[in-house]
Amino acid sequence: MEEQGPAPVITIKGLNKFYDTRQVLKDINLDVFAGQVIGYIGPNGAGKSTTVKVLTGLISDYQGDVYINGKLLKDNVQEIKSLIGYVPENAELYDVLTPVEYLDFVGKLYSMEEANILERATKLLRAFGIEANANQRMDTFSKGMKQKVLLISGIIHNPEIIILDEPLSGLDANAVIMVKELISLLSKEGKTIFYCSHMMDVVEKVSDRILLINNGQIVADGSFEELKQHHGATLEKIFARLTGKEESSHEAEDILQALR
Ligand SMILES: Nc1ncnc2c1ncn2[C@@H]1O[C@H](COP(=O)(O)OP(=O)(O)OP(=O)(O)O)[C@@H](O)[C@H]1O
Repeated sequence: MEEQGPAPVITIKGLNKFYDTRQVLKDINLDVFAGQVIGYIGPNGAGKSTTVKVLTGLISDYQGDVYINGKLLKDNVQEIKSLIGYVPENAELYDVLTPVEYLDFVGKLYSMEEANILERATKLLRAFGIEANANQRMDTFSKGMKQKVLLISGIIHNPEIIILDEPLSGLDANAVIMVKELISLLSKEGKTIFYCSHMMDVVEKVSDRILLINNGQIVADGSFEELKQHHGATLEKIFARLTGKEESSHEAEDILQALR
């Protein structure tokens, strides 16, 4: 009998998405396996956030099928949402709350027990170095401090799949290192990470598989080593080549000319 490989954690089949008449995702097909760290990259407007919103159940008017742990997302949205931790791009926190109040609110949305929420929130706030601000209103927080609370809110329920949309924006260099380490430790524990970013150096280091989307289509899929063999020496170069922007220096010159 032929040996069966592990079942994918995420399967996307024939995904198409239109906003009005404009198609922004074009026939996306994908299998993602447990423990993989997927770096999802692409130019502004390529369709990264839209893909992520489909995966997290925030968008449901798409064509095609998405399965999480073998279950059809459309028919099991509530159950599947508890398996996923999502840190959106540009999220709004309820910043009149303190981190402890906010995390308590989020934990309850995931049906966590009160004592468990508080214990985890305390540990995570300490790990992210903001325990001293645990009971301070977040409208006094810097961008990076808010981003840390958002990251904590995405993992507090210990989800199997963690979807991060540009999670490093506003974080200082130490916090970036910490999040990179965290991603690799979580994947070693078998968590699946789906990570959208424009920070090529970080994606290059943390991802074991990189997906490049351009104009709604996946145009490259492989490890950094594999992409390097076919398309260029650095992820920046690979990105530029496959998205048709190798001449970006001219754009900067054009802008300068326009100012003259
Ligand atoms: N709610 C919406 N209504 C109409 N069009 C939308 C909507 N959200 C996104 N779009 C369009 O869909 C396309 C894909 O957007 P998306 O936000 O998925 O891109 P992205 O790859 O995440 O971009 P970025 O890197 O800038 O965050 C863009 O052209 C965008 O203008």
